[in-house]
Amino acid sequence: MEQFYTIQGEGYNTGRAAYFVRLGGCDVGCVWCDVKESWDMDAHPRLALDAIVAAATAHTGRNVVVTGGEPLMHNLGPLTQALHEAGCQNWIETSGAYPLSGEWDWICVSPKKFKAPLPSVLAAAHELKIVVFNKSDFKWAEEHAALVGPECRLYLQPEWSKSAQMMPLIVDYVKANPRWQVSLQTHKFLDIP
Ligand SMILES: C[S@@+](CC[C@H](N)C(=O)[O-])C[C@H]1O[C@@H](n2cnc3c(N)ncnc32)[C@H](O)[C@@H]1O
Ligand SMILES: Nc1nc2[nH]cc(C(=O)O)c2c(=O)[nH]1
Ligand code: SF4
Ligand SMILES: [Mg+2]
Repeated sequence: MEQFYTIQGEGYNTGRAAYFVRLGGCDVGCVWCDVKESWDMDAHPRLALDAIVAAATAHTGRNVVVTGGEPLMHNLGPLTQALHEAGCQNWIETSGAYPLSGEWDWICVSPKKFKAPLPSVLAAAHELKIVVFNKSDFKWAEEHAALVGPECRLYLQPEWSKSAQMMPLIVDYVKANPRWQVSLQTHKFLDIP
């Protein structure tokens, strides 16, 4: 759907330069999704693998974030293999609703109530990033934290439009439950892609 070189705004790798490859197609249906224009897979042009890899490596940085849409609706083996051969570090942003494909150096799973994540994807996560839209999401966060591995980092990220209401609750929760960390969508504050 789009590609851009920017700063990873969210989660563990916040602040690091990364080339974003946003793939079209998602049927998870989050009511608050901030890229609804990505949902229709057929609404976006198909690019050749070589062209994506060439664009991703036309910068000094070598971190590539594959996102969407829901990137795991595609077989990501060939793309990630080619990115690795070109010397890239491959990071993914996924809801976990589809089976894992591809070669990954960092897996961020952000599970959704609208379509449950697969246990196999949760087990492979380096980072669990829960979007907090209302109070019930804390209990839901703990239910998913029980399904990730012991080394997985745990993040609570306010849903953008509910940030003013949810942020005080998130702060209290992280103070009481310090294995969780706050994640903010810093690129939106910075007004960068
Ligand atoms: C647009 S999604 C694309 C990747 C994948 N479909 C997913 O949901 O993880 C990228 C990240 O943005 C988060 N996100 C989407 N809309 C958001 C919103 N309104 N507020 C906060 N985070 C949001 C998602 O939870 C996910 O972690
Ligand atoms: N800067 C920046 N960081 C991000 N981290 C995850 C994003 C996404 O939409 O997947 C995203 C994004 O869209 N922009
Ligand atoms: S899974 Fe990701 S891309 Fe799909 S609707 Fe939810 S936030 Fe948007
Ligand atoms: Mg985004």
